[in-house]
Amino acid sequence: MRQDVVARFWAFLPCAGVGARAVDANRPAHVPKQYQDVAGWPLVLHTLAAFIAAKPLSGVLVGVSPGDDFLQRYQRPGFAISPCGGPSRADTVAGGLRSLLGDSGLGAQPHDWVLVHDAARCLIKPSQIEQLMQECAADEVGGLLALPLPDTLKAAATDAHGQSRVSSTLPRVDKWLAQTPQMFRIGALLEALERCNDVTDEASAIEALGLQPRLVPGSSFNFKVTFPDDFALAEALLLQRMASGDSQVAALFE
Ligand SMILES: Nc1ccn([C@@H]2O[C@H](COP(=O)(O)OP(=O)(O)OP(=O)(O)O)[C@@H](O)[C@H]2O)c(=O)n1
Ligand SMILES: C[C@](O)(CO)[C@H](O)COP(=O)(O)O
Repeated sequence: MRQDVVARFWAFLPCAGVGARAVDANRPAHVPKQYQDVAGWPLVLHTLAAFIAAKPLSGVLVGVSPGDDFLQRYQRPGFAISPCGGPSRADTVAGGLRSLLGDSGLGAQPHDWVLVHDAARCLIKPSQIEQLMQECAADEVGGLLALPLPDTLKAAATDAHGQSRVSSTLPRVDKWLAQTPQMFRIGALLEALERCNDVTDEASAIEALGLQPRLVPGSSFNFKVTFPDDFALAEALLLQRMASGDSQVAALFE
């Protein structure tokens, strides 16, 4: 791998999920969560705005499902779209990395860094993206934003009546909650995902190679919109940021 050449930084946002766990009676089930309105804008535009504002990213690629043209109307310099969505998040990410290196035309190289970030984590701030780049750029492996586990951790089993019951309490002292962005060399991450595709985040694929990604403390505000209640919390926080001028979304997409 050509690590002697100055590496650039790219972002890839997997945006091809259906958001099944976010559906309830108050929301249109046919609109994936990343396109639902949050604080006046489709959720993913808040995420994109933070990445477009982050320095020194060379470009942002968004991976959508084949045939999904939702984002076309928001095309701006600084981001490109790839129809690389696959059946799982790991498939979408692997397709996005191939696109970054090839048909996106962005000209990324295998030794460049990629920051993979869930489209559904719309509270990420440019400063947190920049902090991850600063802390991991000199690291041999790469790393991810994560949070030390704040609560007591229970393992569950289902009883004879179908109820969940505690089967044990696990030590939490060494446990962290993985967030995104997760930052690795593009070539190394693609190779890792091609070897090990049954993973729910990029770090797991890198770990399967025997490597130890760096854990960089993130923020509890950087949660993933997953369940119906998460929309209200994300909206309240984003409205507060927009009112205090701490959001780029309107300036970029109006
Ligand atoms: N095949 C998939 C599945 C997920 N994602 C993206 O990966 C991110 C994190 O995934 P998650 O929160 O699990 O999203 P969904 O898969 O849409 O949610 P659910 O599991 O509730 O359906 C989201 O931005 C989602 O759009 C993707 O690009 N391709
Ligand atoms: C990548 C991730 O957000 C880290 O916490 C998470 O693993 C995504 O999982 P999901 O199953 O796609 O929600």
